[in-house]
Amino acid sequence: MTNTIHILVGTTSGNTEALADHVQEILESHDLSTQMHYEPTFDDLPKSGIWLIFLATHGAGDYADSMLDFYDVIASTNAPLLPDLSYAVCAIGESCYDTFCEAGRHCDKKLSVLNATRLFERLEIDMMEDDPEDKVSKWVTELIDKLRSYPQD
Ligand SMILES: Cc1cc2nc3c(=O)[nH]c(=O)nc-3n(C[C@H](O)[C@H](O)[C@H](O)COP(=O)(O)O)c2cc1C
Repeated sequence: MTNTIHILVGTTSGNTEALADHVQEILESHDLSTQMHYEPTFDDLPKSGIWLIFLATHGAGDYADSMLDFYDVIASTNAPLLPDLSYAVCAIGESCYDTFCEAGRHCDKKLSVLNATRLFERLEIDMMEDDPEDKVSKWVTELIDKLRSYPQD
């Protein structure tokens, strides 16, 4: 068993929420403990342990609605360092946009700049071309091996 995995959901119209719920089921079926954050507020999130972030891009490369508050904090010049945090990002978008998966790419880079540890390479899901559940299932299955070796409290 590993520590609780905090699943952050950045969605506007619900696709990403369904995907994150699917991942939660996979993790729980492997006896991994999870906590969902459907509207993650930066201040209320633990700043150590593991975040798995599922983030859709909207607007013209913007974060989806449920993570706009989160964006305001991590994009600010006063964003706190996160040296005790490990994370992985699953970016959701559509390849018809020039700003394909831009929010997830931004979040992944920004957390790294804030000294958090990237646990696993970012997954990018193209909702126009990919089978999202199939792609995310493969990604999370590989991720589980990493999570199992994650240091305990
Ligand atoms: C108004 C609008 C703007 C969008 N802008 C982008 C974008 O800039 N880049 C991108 O990769 N996808 C973009 N998308 C595609 C969404 O990321 C995609 O539809 C995704 O499935 C939405 O996830 P959600 O239902 O969790 O909000 C946009 C979709 C809409 C409706």
